[in-house]
Amino acid sequence: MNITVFCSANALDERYTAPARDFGRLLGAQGHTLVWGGSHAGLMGIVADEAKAAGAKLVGISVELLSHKAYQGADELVTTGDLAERKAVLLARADAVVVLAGGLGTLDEVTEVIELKKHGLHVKPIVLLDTEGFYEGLRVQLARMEAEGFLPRPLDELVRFAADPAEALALLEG
Ligand SMILES: C/C(=C\CNc1ncnc2c1ncn2[C@@H]1O[C@H](COP(=O)(O)O)[C@@H](O)[C@H]1O)CO
Repeated sequence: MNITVFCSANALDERYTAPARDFGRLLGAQGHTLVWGGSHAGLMGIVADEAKAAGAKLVGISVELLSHKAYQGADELVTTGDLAERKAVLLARADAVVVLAGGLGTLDEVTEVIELKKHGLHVKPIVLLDTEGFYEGLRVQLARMEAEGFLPRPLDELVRFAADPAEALALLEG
């Protein structure tokens, strides 16, 4: 399975790096391909390093303005013209999407793939890895949208939350 991963480009502490390492290792060990933003920065680099070491194929989707900082060692590196095109390619190349802890870039990416799924433009599984309850605030907000009629479809059909990397990968299988 081609798994697109959105996650932080920042250097974070062990609470976030440990699950990112575990996730990358499991992804590779289970024979999946990592599709990601094509950077060595922060959690992105950790997931890529671990996935590669565990045997995963790496497909990096970079963008012109960051291409000089692209990850060295990807099996395939695609350079898109702008961030909007990159988001489209990250989704197009995915069989499923997993979201690790991240900031505004990650939030932008995950809300876009959920919104596109809401409109029926794709049916790919989207799983948020809720490390340290990082996505509890988003979960509460989405649950409120569902409860108060802001969502046209059950939230469970749009996105799932996983407590650990193994559960995140298991949820992709169905
Ligand atoms: C090499 C350095 C920074 C490179 N920065 C990025 N490279 C690739 N992809 C990025 C970068 N920054 C954001 N992204 C995308 O957004 C997500 C991470 O953003 P966040 O705000 O940190 O959550 C990630 O999924 C990428 O697709 C250091 O100089």
